[in-house]
Amino acid sequence: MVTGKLITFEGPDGAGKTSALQAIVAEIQPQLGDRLVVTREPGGNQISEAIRQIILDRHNTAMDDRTEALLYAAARRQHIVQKILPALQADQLVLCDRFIDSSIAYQGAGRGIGEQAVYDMNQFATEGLTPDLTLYFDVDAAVGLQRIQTHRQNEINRLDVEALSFHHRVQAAYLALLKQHPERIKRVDASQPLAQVVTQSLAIMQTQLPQYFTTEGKSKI
Ligand SMILES: Nc1ncnc2c1ncn2[C@@H]1O[C@H](COP(=O)(O)OP(=O)(O)OP(=O)(O)O)[C@@H](O)[C@H]1O
Ligand SMILES: Cc1cn([C@H]2C[C@H](O)[C@@H](COP(=O)(O)O)O2)c(=O)[nH]c1=O
Repeated sequence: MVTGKLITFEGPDGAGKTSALQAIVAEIQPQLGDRLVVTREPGGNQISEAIRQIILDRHNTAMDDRTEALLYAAARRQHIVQKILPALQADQLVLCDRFIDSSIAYQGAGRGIGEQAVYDMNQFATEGLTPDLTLYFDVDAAVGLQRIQTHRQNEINRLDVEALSFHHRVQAAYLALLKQHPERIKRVDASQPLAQVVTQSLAIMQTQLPQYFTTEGKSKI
């Protein structure tokens, strides 16, 4: 039986998801302890991290768009089976940096494969597993890329170097998902300073999953 909850962090490159996630974990880890699982996509286990290396390697310029979509889905499948599902079955709270919405936005819209086609293909990988809550870190694609250029030059990957038009298609697809799934996907204003982004994210988590938090935003467990 699945009793745990899955929260995913989504947004354009450089939106600040990883920075916010780290700060959120520092805030809630003391109370949640072993009940908190923090992970990322593509990755989260040895096989999926190996697939990540292949996908993000800037030398792999010959990679076909559908091959890329399939590799993300394969990494996701292994991640779900090996890490996410066992954690949810053990009643843990899973925080995941990116999930299926990234595939819909990047491969579906960015690459132009089609959002529905990528969603359908991912159903084979996820068997319908859907996040309980998704935080969408909303920042203009150009601002996100500028942050990466300025602060993270050594970690620029094969997707980061795509044209701005690619990243604008990704952003537009995310905004469409936000409209389509208002009950699941909640907007965080990621143009704010990081401390405010973290405060807003914690407030949303507290409202949407109150069972994990006291009224002060601290975890109950
Ligand atoms: N709110 C913010 N304001 C300004 N800069 C920020 C903010 N949040 C993060 N940054 C900086 O922007 C850069 C990208 O942040 P981060 O790696 O957290 O983004 P990300 O959304 O995880 O990106 P990616 O998806 O590409 O990995 C980092 O150098 C980080 O220090
Ligand atoms: C899960 C997933 C990710 N991507 C892209 C988004 C990013 O550009 C990279 C991952 O790098 P990060 O620094 O860990 O954010 O991969 C994608 O295109 N499709 C996906 O399903």
